Amino acid sequence: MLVQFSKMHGLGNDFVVIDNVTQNIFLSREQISKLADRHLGIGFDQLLMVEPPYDPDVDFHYRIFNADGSEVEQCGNGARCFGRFVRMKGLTNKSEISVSTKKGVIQIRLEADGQVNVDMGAPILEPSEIPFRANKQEITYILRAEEQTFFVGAVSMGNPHCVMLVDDVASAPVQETGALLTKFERFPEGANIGFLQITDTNAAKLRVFERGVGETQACGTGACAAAVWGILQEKLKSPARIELPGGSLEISWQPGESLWMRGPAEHVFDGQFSL
Ligand SMILES: N[C@@H](CCC[C@H](N)C(=O)O)C(=O)O
Repeated sequence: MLVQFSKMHGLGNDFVVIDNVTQNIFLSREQISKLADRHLGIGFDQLLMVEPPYDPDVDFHYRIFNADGSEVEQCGNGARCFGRFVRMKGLTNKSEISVSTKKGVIQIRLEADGQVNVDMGAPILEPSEIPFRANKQEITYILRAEEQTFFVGAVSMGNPHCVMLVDDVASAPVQETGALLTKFERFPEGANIGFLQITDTNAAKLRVFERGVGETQACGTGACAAAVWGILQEKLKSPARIELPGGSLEISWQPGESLWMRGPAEHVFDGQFSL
């Protein structure tokens, strides 16, 4: 059987996108991780499955799988590529698209200048809902792991994020600390680990060690979580420009409201693989 796919990326965070509205594809965890292999497969950070809506109030359902084959709740760069994909493939002619994910509904707005703006919903700060083990909700938590102490924010954008401030993102120990904390026991479902350097009241640099992948060129939900934590600490103001290794995202958020993430989504090529 041949599976049709598109290769896309959002700021270098790359995806294989499969239309499961007109195809009927099931991939096991092992098949996904093989396809994600950059030497033996197609290579991607996440696999995105475009599915018909389960709910009449939304246009599509969206499933997201990390390179290790684990299914996740949310993906910011993926959401922008998802919006561009469904328009490009003629699955919709709308420019405002409502999509359910494993954790909630997002609204994708395709803008005339080619940028994609996504209403990612309100960030989740209640520890048990992130999920994060803590006695009470705080802006900054102290984590102790392998005799090291970290001062971190814990934020869910549907998926769990742990963010810490660094003086210089270029020399931050992203691999070592990312690998140490991504499966840290206080995040029972794991976490994406962000390293944030605030450079101005409206600007910051960020690198993210993603759960189930490792460091990526960009993490959309990571940028959202980092902006939220920076704003809560009154170190950043909305709209904030978050500069990732692959490029920048604009994040707009006021406490108590929905968060908007704006940035590009690129189509690279179409292809097919056999199952
Ligand atoms: N790259 C993504 C996030 C993908 C999921 C993440 N690795 C997780 O496990 O939660 C983004 O752009 O948000």
